[in-house]
Amino acid sequence: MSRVPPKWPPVEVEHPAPHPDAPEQGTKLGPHYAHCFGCGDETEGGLHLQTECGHDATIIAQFHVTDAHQGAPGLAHGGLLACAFDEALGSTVGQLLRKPAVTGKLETDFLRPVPVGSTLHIAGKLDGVAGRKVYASADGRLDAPDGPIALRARALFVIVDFSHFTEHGTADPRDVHPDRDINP
Ligand SMILES: CCCCC/C=C\C/C=C\C/C=C\C/C=C\CCCC(=O)SCCNC(=O)CCNC(=O)[C@H](O)C(C)(C)COP(=O)(O)OP(=O)(O)OC[C@H]1O[C@@H](n2cnc3c(N)ncnc32)[C@H](O)[C@@H]1OP(=O)(O)O
Repeated sequence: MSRVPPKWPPVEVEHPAPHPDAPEQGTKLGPHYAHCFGCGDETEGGLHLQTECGHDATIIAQFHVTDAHQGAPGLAHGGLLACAFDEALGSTVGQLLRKPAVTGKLETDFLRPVPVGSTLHIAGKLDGVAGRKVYASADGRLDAPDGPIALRARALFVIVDFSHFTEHGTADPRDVHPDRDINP
């Protein structure tokens, strides 16, 4: 099987300049929603991703793999690893562009097994914008920011109105305000 990835981004894109209000390098980013499975601090068994702003318009996320995240004995579940990338890439898009967006497509290459007890260092970046479509990608390295790459992911996010979360979910319209730092 060829591992040559298809053209990325798949369409002509504009260079995505970070929003002037995007957080500065080194800023620690708390959960965007306390009950988010990816980053929330009120989700028992969640991924509890810790994110911060990296250099050169990147978002850095750390995912510590515990027994709760196993697929095979002692190894992380692939779907949860994909979830960690969804979260890290969603944060990359939301934090750098300061617009609410949802995942339209997520592709993940699993290159190495990820053992329980390891920490995945995920670095997400914006690759291009075409209208409401935002393309982003990330590498996940084992146990150090310069460790071996265990996963790679590419995603399409689609910018949505805040009403997406009130009409389709249970977000309270009173909490959904453009001045608030939320992506429910
Ligand atoms: C101060 C302001 C602050 C603002 C907020 C700021 C910050 C927030 C901060 C941080 C956020 C932090 C973290 C976020 C963390 C995690 C993120 C997790 C995200 C998720 O986990 S979220 C759940 C899973 N996600 C869904 O639940 C989506 C379900 N889905 C839909 O809701 C619709 O499907 C939707 C909306 C995607 C599109 O629907 P729609 O009707 O609006 O638009 P449409 O269909 O026209 O698509 C528009 C263009 O995208 C192309 N397109 C769409 N999908 C495609 C695909 N799969 N492949 C190829 N192209 C695709 C079309 O082809 C078209 O392209 P074109 O424009 O070229 O025609």
